[in-house]
Amino acid sequence: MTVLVTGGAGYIGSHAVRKLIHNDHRVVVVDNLFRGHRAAVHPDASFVELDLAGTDELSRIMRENEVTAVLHFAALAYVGESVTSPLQYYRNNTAGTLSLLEAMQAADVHRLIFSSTCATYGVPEQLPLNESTRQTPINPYGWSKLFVEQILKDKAAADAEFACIGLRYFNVAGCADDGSLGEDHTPETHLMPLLLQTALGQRESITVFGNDYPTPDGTCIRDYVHVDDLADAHLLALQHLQPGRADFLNVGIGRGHSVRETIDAVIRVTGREVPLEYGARRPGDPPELWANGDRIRQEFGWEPKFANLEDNVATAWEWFRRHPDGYGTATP
Ligand SMILES: NC(=O)c1ccc[n+]([C@@H]2O[C@H](COP(=O)([O-])OP(=O)(O)OC[C@H]3O[C@@H](n4cnc5c(N)ncnc54)[C@H](O)[C@@H]3O)[C@@H](O)[C@H]2O)c1
Ligand SMILES: O=c1ccn([C@@H]2O[C@H](COP(=O)(O)OP(=O)(O)O[C@H]3O[C@H](CO)[C@H](O)[C@H](O)[C@H]3O)[C@@H](O)[C@H]2O)c(=O)[nH]1
Repeated sequence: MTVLVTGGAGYIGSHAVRKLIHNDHRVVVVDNLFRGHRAAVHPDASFVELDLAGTDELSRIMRENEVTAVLHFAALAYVGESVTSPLQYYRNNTAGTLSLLEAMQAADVHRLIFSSTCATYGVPEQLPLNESTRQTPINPYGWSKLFVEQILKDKAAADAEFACIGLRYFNVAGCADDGSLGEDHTPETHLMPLLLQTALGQRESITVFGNDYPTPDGTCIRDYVHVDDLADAHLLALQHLQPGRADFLNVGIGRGHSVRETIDAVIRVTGREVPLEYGARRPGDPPELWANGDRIRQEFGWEPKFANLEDNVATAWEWFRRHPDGYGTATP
């Protein structure tokens, strides 16, 4: 298969590219490098620096490379930023995906795996979240992805050849198990990398956003899925596409950990101090999100290898320790 990977220079996309290459697929990465790194792209993949808005160029790349499927990771993905810059999120994530779909149509490419998110659920009515839990996002990031889900359903209803699976990731964490790839965002807003940078002494302390939530220790609860397990889910999804259908599946380990528990796991794995202070709640944060992941297990046979939070943290610690400046430098 020749797979076009949008956002393949980013955190999750680069891990998926590596898996695709290891499974003998040809890969073309398209990324505008706004938040990605050229150094994160596997050397055996082709790379084109391009924005999703370039419909005609995208279509030409698909035709020239005889692309058979698209993995679509490219998006802006910070909840807080989406609250302050909503138009940027709708333009990039929603309109950007429309452009990609038009390019696929023009190039006769019908197979798509889309990166959706548990942020489409908002504050859930029930836990764990299953795929039919009502989706009412509480921030523009979640809406920008939910609008795309609707577009994909409408496209599949209108086009008997179009085959799509949207994976609703929970919180993605960890780094490649061989230390070859990591997580390097500027700015960094995600809990796990911030904790590891604090353990390294690069940050003075971590601010816990709220300890007055209705959870056992008052801090938010999330479901941390390992990036390599998530990459496996994409390869399985490619094998389960069905023409005329757009299906949506949760990808999480099915267990929640509070921010406080996550900090403790980082302290245990690193053996370092992680000074913390409690701050205000962050706008757009639901108190508790964790998955019912039965469908992906039953339908794809997907099983996470990193169901234990400390094992997950250990892979990330390995990369952060060896790459204190991210993709900028490496120490042996
Ligand atoms: N990280 C998570 O916990 C998480 C959870 C749920 C869903 N997701 C989704 O997974 C996908 C990947 O997330 P990530 O954490 O790897 O983010 P990331 O920022 O590391 O990667 C996104 C990549 O897309 C590129 N990009 C963004 N907009 C683009 C555009 N218009 N044209 C071309 N390239 C563009 C960026 O340069 C970057 O390399 C996103 O769609 C995100 O919404 C992430
Ligand atoms: O400095 C920090 C950073 C985060 N947090 C807390 O840690 C938890 C995790 O926060 P992240 O920013 O790491 O991730 P989110 O929970 O905001 O994840 C959301 O954004 C992701 C993309 O960035 C995914 O789309 C995911 O599905 C969506 O729920 C949240 O409770 C947050 O309040 C802190 O307490 N302090």
